[in-house]
Amino acid sequence: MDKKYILKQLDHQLIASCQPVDNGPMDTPEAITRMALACREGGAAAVRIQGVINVAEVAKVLDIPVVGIVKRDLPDSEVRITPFLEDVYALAEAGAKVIAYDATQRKRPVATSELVAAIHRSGCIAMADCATLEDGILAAEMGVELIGTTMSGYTGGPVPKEPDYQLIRDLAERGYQVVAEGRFNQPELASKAISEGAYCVTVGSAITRVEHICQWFCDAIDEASLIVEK
Ligand SMILES: CC(=O)N[C@H](C=O)[C@@H](O)[C@H](O)[C@H](O)COP(=O)(O)O
Repeated sequence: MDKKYILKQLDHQLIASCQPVDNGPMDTPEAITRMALACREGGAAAVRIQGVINVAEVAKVLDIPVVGIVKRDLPDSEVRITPFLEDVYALAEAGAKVIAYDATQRKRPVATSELVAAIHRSGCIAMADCATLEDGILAAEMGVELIGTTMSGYTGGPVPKEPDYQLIRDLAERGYQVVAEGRFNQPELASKAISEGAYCVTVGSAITRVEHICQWFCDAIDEASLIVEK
């Protein structure tokens, strides 16, 4: 599969992020593989998978591209998504076609330019998980093919409820292939992302984090109960 073909496959499509709640009941390679297969059945054009073992398991059985990441908790950096060159090489070896990395300009162990070069050397497409327009511009200047809004709202302060449509618009205006990602918890929010210029949309929690979805319903019911009981 060449890069152009893979990028074309993502054009105005859904990427399903299959990242269960850490250490929860669904956090096994088998459950993640089944989620990925189910998402494919539902029409997802690609899946986003965390962890080298999970990527290898999913890539073995799935005929759509895998966006691979490795998440790490580092002692001296807030950067979590694919911080090391070894992560890039291991993801490529495991079968990821796209490799996403944290593209924020925070203190980090390896420069983003080195990560991008390693992703491209491995024959993969790079995806920059950005928080700001500046992150996106920097990544695009490095030749990164997919510019994601993934980190918007997650680099300090309270996490907003809504997705960041302004960032989608700002990035799309520059002609970038924008992956709208982060808090697209309803189909209408995802379709608005496309209307605002996104190339494709990644949805995670609302599709594959059962605990979160369940909690949303429980909270809504609790709220209604308080009103009814008044
Ligand atoms: C900020 C960060 O670390 N985001 C992570 C990136 O892989 C995941 O935890 C998110 O689930 C993913 O981006 C999809 O977003 P949402 O689950 O909101 O649909």
